[in-house]
Formats: sequence, structure tokens, C-alpha cells
Amino acid sequence: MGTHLELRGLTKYYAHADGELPVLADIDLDIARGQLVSLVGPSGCGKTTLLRIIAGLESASTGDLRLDGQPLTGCDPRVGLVFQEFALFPWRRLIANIDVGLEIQGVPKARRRAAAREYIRSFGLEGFENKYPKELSGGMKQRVAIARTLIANPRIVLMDEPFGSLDSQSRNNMQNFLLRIWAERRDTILFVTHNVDEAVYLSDRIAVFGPRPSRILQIFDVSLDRPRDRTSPEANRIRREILSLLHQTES
Ligand SMILES: Nc1ncnc2c1ncn2[C@@H]1O[C@H](COP(=O)(O)OP(=O)(O)OP(=O)(O)O)[C@@H](O)[C@H]1O
Repeated sequence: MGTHLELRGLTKYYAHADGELPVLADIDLDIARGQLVSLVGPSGCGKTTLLRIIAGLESASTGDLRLDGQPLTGCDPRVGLVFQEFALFPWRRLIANIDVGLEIQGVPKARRRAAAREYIRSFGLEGFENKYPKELSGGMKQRVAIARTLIANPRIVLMDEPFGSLDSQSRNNMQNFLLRIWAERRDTILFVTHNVDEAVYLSDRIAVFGPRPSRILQIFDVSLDRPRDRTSPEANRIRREILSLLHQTES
């Protein structure tokens, strides 16, 4: 399976009025194709910053990023990003919020509408094609945001707390939805979450970050069969280990 995404010696400093703020200290991470990897860590440790660097929205201070062996510099169509706050266009109908992922690639309207309809069907959004974002539930908005990213066929999908603003029932539904889509497509997914339960339920591997300036403290392999039982002894054991690691880092 070989390394797909490779981060080497990544550091990030932000310039602040009173000096430099070191955010990421020395990040090394290898992700294989088709893996679902979660990043968890204390608030403000730089998880969003790391995703923004991989997405090309920020640059690293030092270090090397590669996707399939080729350097990743700047925004790259091989990388897709899904935000927590959906970032849909309020003035566009649902179908036009999905096909914008192809519009920016210059795909003609008939083709992108046909592709968007496929996503509408497989994402359970039929009947809502012409609704505006404000008429949709949080879970639907997030399905639209995921469809808009996937329709562009990225090689790797970055997700920043995508279910963070959903109530717990919708969140569970969206976790199962994501697993279903992922089982069909086998995208490589890098998923940031505050929620250790979510990380254990979803991921093949979990990278636990320490406080700022952060490093990866430990990587957990989660080899539980899917569908997973959130309350199985093994799931509990992994959750307990991650939580205790995070508590040790609290100052
Ligand atoms: N553009 C910026 N300029 C200066 N400082 C920034 C900038 N973006 C983020 N920071 C700082 O970098 C640190 C890391 O922020 P980041 O949002 O990456 O953390 P996070 O781990 O995603 O946090 P959370 O889990 O709370 O979302 C924070 O202290 C933040 O204030």
C-alpha cells in the first residue's frame, strides 16, 4: 500500500505582536492510501493549522510535504477540504452547491449537473435539489459539503471537525454515513476531531497531539472490525488510553 501522504519535520510559527508563536514543533506523519486517520489533541494545539498547511491555505515554516511522492505546495486539486461550518453558498440551491466542486474545474454545466444528481441520489438528498442551505438540516448541509468536495475527485480528503456542530443523534448518523461512503470509495481521509469516541469509532489510526508547540505523542492503530461496537472492551481500552494521554498533557 505504500505511503500516500508524507509529512516530514513540519514546523509552523505564527508572528505575533509579542514575538513568534510556535504552533507545530516537528510533525512526522505517514498516511497510506485509503486509510481513515484521525487527529486528536488539546484545543489550540494546531490541528486546524496542520490541515490548512496540507490544503495549501497556509505554508509551513519548515518541513516537507509530499503526496504520492510529489511535493505539495500551495492549493492542489489532489487535496479536498471539508470544514466544520459547512461553508455552503447561501444564495445557491443544493444542486448548485454540489456542482460548484466541478464548476471551478471548468466542467460544462450539463456534465456537472449529471454528476451532482448522482451524489444527490447516493447521499439521500433527493427532493431537496432546489432548496437553499437555510432550508436544510445540519446533517444535510454537511452531506452537501462532503458531496461538493468528493465530486471533484480529490486523492485525499481533509475534514476539520466536520460533525462538531451537530447534535449527538445527527452526529452518529453522519459518522455511519461517512463510513458507508468511505467503504464504497476508499478515499484517504484525514479527520480532525475533539471527540475521542468519534475517533475510535471511525479511524484506522489515531494520531494524538500534545499541547502547543505540538508534536505527535503517540499513534494508535485501531484494528476493530466494522461496524464497530462503541462499548466493546477493546474500544473502551483505546479510548481510555487516549484520554489518559491527553490528561497527562493538561497543565
Ligand atoms: N492566522 C493565524 N495567525 C496567528 N495565530 C494563529 C493563526 N491561526 C491560528 N493561530 C494560533 O495557532 C494556534 C493553533 O490554532 P489551531 O486553530 O490550528 O488549533 P486547533 O488545534 O485546531 O484548535 P481547536 O481544537 O481549538 O480548533 C492557536 O493558538 C491560534 O490562536
